[in-house]
Amino acid sequence: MNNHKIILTDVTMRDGMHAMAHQFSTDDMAIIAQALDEAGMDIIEVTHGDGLGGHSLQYGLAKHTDAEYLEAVSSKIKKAKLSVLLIPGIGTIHDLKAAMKYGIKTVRVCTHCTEADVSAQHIAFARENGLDTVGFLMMCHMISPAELVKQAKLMESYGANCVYATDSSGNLTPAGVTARISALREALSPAVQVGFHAHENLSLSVANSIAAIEAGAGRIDVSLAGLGAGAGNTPAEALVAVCRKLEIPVGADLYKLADAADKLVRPRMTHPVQVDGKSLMIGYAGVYSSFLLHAERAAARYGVDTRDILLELGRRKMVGGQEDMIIDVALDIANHVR
Ligand SMILES: C[C@H](O)CC(=O)C(=O)O
Ligand SMILES: [Mn+2]
Repeated sequence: MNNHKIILTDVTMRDGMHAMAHQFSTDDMAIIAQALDEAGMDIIEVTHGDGLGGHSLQYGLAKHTDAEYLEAVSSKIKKAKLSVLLIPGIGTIHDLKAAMKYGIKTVRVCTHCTEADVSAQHIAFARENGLDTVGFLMMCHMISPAELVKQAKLMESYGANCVYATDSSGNLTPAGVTARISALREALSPAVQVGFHAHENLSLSVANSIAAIEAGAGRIDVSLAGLGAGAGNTPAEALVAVCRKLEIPVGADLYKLADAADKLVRPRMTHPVQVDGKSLMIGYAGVYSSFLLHAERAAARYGVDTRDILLELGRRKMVGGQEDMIIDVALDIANHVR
């Protein structure tokens, strides 16, 4: 484990947007961003849940545009770095240039774990333009540590100064996290940081984040009250409390995070973000966490069980970007054609 301060990236207003069906208002974001900044959060990510350009029928319509969200939070952030997520193909370099007008300092270029090659231009552009440039390899439980290393090396070669193992479905156990993070830490240049993004679907987000830190991760994603897709992300306030117990250096203030989680985020939740029968199936079957609300809607529409849809999506190895397949699966189940 390194003794450097762990950099925390808050995703309440990005991954949390999935859980809110992308309906945070600009006022909600401004208030939460200010509280996070005052609590000493290192990096604050905003946008649609699927990143820049995510606002669409396929991924869900947001209440406001990316530009409106960025404008609302940028004046509230004094110390933290403002970050956006960009999935090449959903967002474009043009979208990134537009976001840069709002003073973003970090971009996380996000691909499925076997498709790092589609991030070459976006990562190179971000790095050339002086951004803290992070490669974000989603659904990393689907490939071995050695395969993940190959993809991470590609992102490093394009210019990423940090590469994340992203457990999008919350399917990994601590041993799986340790194997992936230590393989990345060993293979990447010491100048390139390793990060980890967890989901709570198997109730392991804090344990997995600690395993990642112990294996050499220097950046960890968190969210207030765990707000995020599926059963949510690593709760910021819980991770900071555990880090304090373990004497792992983190910058953020425990009371301020806990107050923001309790007073600002929980009251805004439209449903409890928790490990229940459905989100548990996501982790268990290895399904993309942001499929949860889409699957619930399809289940209600076609009169089938959400859990059956999720298990079938896992069996078919559907990944982010294949949201339209959720309807196909629901119809197949309804018509008994599985
Ligand atoms: C676009 C996704 O929501 C990115 C992410 O947070 C994940 O894969 O997990
Ligand atoms: Mn996520």
